[in-house]
Amino acid sequence: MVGPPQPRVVVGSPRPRVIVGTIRPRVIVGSARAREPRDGTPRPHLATEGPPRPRVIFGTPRARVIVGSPRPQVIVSSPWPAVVVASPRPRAPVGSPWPRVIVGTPRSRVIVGSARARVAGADQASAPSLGAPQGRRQDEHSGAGAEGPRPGGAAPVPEEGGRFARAQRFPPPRHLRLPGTPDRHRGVSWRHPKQRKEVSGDSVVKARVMWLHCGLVAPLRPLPAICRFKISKVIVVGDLSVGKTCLINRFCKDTFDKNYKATIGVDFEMERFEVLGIPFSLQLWDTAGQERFKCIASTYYRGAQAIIIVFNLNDVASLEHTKQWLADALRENDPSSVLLFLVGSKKDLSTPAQYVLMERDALKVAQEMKAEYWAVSSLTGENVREFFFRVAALTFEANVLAELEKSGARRIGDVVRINSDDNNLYLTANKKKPTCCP
Ligand SMILES: Nc1nc2c(ncn2[C@@H]2O[C@H](COP(=O)(O)OP(=O)(O)OP(=O)(O)O)[C@@H](O)[C@H]2O)c(=O)[nH]1
Repeated sequence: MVGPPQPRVVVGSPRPRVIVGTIRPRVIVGSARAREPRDGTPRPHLATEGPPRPRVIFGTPRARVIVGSPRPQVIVSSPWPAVVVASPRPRAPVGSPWPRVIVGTPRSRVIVGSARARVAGADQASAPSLGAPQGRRQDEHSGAGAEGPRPGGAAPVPEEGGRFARAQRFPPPRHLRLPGTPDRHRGVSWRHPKQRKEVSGDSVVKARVMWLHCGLVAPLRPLPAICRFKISKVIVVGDLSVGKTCLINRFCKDTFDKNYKATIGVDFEMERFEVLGIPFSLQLWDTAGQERFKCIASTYYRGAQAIIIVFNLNDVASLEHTKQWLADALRENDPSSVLLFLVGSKKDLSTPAQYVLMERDALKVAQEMKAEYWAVSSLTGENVREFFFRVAALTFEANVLAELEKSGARRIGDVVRINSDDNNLYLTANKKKPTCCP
């Protein structure tokens, strides 16, 4: 497919251009400029004429991500040996406060600009940090319109004492000036956790603005490690057509597609939460159930904090296969630290009697796996939100505990106060009495 670089060959008469033999051969067909030669000889037929072809094609492990459609697509494996990215290239962060990670290659890319966000326990409209429901903005890929007000978004209003409201979102101005910034911000000393040098005055305001654009809080003091933005990787595995993609789509997009479209390799969704005021994201990796894509999908198993094994409640074989899926996923992860969920899908299709029987078997399997069992229906939405909120809560907790273990600050008997601005989050059981008091 990829040969040594060769000189460009222009095939055919006047206009249609076929360029072959380069590292990334490009085929451009159907150009408006292609015309019949004047002498009436038929235009040479290009190999690409005929039925429409898939846009992105290849057979190498370097899956490409096409951005420009609402959902990034990874299209792998087609006989056509070219890679054509027909949509605009993903842009660098444009400064919107909705970070979104789009991954399709080992080199992940972060695109800021996604409009999706959720808050645990609240719908979008009532989410305190989101304002009105957000639509996909033009600036997400084009960068245009970045200065326009986000629908429903308010300008940043500092709270009393000069603190900005936590996780307040607003559109990024191109310049980092805040007209009419209250005087009390001037001279405030502030240092970002990653920033070594102290800044003050105008630069403080600018720095706050920048960090607010990133969806982060600009604190007066560095936030303790456990209060910083967190992210957890969750992989979803299971037999083909058990409903993994539908499950993720029901939760992330609140949609359901009754037509089966096989996942090729992996797909990826990101869902944002705010847990106890701390921004938290779930990376949901939807893997292909088809055997032929297993080798691609399994390369994405590593580093998962939770594994969701899905089976069809109406298909006993898919339940039996869950053990194999688990074994494969655990090969790439630490079994002692990963959270396991066994999810029976398509609950709407089983009768109560069938469900009782299946549930008994499923509970047995879940017990063997030490997994938490859930039964859901992506069609009706039953239990879907509850399930993912549970996943978010448990992964968040595991994340915080891991952070504490890492910092060495946690001791048995300590009480952890998470919803605090205090630097010292640990209420040590045997506190020293102040020496000044009797
Ligand atoms: N009735 C019903 N059908 C469902 C449900 N979930 C998924 N389906 C259907 O099952 C089929 C397969 O769903 P997918 O989500 O694409 O399956 P998948 O596990 O992602 O399949 P692969 O990508 O091949 O691994 C689709 O036709 C869905 O419409 C459900 O809860 N109820």
